[in-house]
Amino acid sequence: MRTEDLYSIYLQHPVICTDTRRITSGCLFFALKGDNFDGNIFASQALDEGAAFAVIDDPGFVKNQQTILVGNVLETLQQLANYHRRQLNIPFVGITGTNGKTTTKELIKSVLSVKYKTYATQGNLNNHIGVPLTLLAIDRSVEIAIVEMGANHQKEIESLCKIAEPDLGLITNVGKGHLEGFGGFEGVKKGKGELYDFLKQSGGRVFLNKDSSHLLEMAGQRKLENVFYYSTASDSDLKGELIENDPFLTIDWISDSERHRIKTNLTGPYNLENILVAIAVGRYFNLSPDEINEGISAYVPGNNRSQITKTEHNTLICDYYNANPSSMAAALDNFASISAGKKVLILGDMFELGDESYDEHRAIAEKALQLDVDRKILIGKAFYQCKTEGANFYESTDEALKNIKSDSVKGATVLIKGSRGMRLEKLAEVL
Ligand SMILES: CC(=O)N[C@H]1[C@@H](OP(=O)(O)OP(=O)(O)OC[C@H]2O[C@@H](n3ccc(=O)[nH]c3=O)[C@H](O)[C@@H]2O)O[C@H](CO)[C@@H](O)[C@@H]1O[C@H](C)C(=O)N[C@@H](C)C(=O)N[C@H](CCC(=O)N[C@@H](CCC[C@@H](N)C(=O)O)C(=O)O)C(=O)O
Ligand SMILES: Nc1ncnc2c1ncn2[C@@H]1O[C@H](COP(=O)(O)OP(=O)(O)OP(=O)(O)O)[C@@H](O)[C@H]1O
Ligand SMILES: C[C@@H](N)C(=O)N[C@H](C)C(=O)O
Repeated sequence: MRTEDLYSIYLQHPVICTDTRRITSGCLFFALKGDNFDGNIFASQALDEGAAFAVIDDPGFVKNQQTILVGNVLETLQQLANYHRRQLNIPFVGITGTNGKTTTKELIKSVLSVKYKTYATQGNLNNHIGVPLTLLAIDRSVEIAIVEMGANHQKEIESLCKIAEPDLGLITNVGKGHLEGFGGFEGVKKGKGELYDFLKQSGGRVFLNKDSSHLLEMAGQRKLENVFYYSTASDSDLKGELIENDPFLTIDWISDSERHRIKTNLTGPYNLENILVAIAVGRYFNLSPDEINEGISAYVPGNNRSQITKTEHNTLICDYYNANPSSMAAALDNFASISAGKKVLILGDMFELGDESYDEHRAIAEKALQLDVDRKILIGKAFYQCKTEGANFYESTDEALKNIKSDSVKGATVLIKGSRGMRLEKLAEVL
């Protein structure tokens, strides 16, 4: 079926489902293949449960007129998403980077929503499936779209850019994340730089953090011209200053020689750059300083991304949505700087670091051991290989859980950070 014809069907049924566990009546079911299942086998069930059509790529599962047979379901989904994107005459903001994509995306959404009907990626549906689903969820009432693009290997951002075709974009930062798939830090710069390549070619605007020598170098290599600079230095289009971090950030921002102050719900100086670029995008779309401040103050982080939670016994900084050497180092610096009577540090392994895993875990363990905190707990097989005096090391989260249950933590500010797969939320439940 031609993309135009499938698009006519989509316009009648503009809700996409990829999972029979979440079918909605009248949706278009796309039968994707994954690590565990071949979606084709669910096509018939999807139709029985109310899907209007099922898009499949295995002729063995054709059922009736409601099954649409294509060559490759994933590619069809991506082509349909790009076709839809091209019908939408609105600005698309693309976001990638090692750390802070989701936070930045939510901050930009919060700012732009003060003035415009804004649609942004839900959660972090940011990959080869998530980006098409994001685009196909944008309806005609939307005035600005924000698309988060994630990657763990080369050419992924290039491919997502071809689907989403952003008009403006930013790389939050480049750091030591997903080193295994990218092939080291230089590989991260190359892979994330694919967004700059796209915007250079299309003439799109780049928002660039001038404090990052890596991003400046990447922009210089590509001779980017259409750039809005933000940073903590004066020679930028937008300057930011950190006023307080106790534990929430208060910042000043200076633009057009005017100074504005905002109290935020975010902790950690690393969030300054996330906030600044949201202000920069707000300025670009002509929001007033009051509108921008309203949007920034309204954003409260969730989903264990530097989320501050008070329990009966402790104050927790829940930061176990993900972890890599760059975000770990930033979290440790922040923990060192905040004032608290008693501090407990709990770190879990960082995943997807490949050959650099041992060295990176050792470097973070050494940094942690130097911190002036009351108790240090390092968890996971990789940290365990760095076992030394000065901290408690456990091979698994369950072993650490037993220890914390028998020797409880009370009256402390506790930083808990590690990769998603470490399931550190189990510890938060007993703290
Ligand atoms: C393909 C798919 O969508 N899978 C989702 C599914 O997984 P499950 O294990 O159940 O099965 P399969 O994948 O094998 O299933 C194939 C299809 O069959 C459907 N199905 C299955 C059972 C059933 O009873 N009925 C069915 O219809 C099934 O839905 C499939 O369509 O369910 C899981 C639980 O809900 C989902 O987690 C799984 O989703 C996968 C992981 C996915 O890619 N989802 C995207 C929409 C997405 O954007 N997910 C984001 C996470 C993105 C991410 O990790 N980003 C990285 C960077 C990108 C790296 C990239 N190279 C990559 O590999 O992804 C980052 O660091 O940010 C999210 O969920 O938050
Ligand atoms: N600018 C930053 N610099 C360093 N670390 C950051 C920055 N912003 C956020 N982080 C860290 O990264 C964690 C995850 O934040 P966020 O979800 O916004 O990142 P992400 O890039 O979207 O991650 P993912 O790709 O896994 O979705 C935060 O809880 C915090 O520890
Ligand atoms: C959760 C996923 N987006 C991610 O960032 N994974 C890394 C490896 C992590 O969990 O730290």
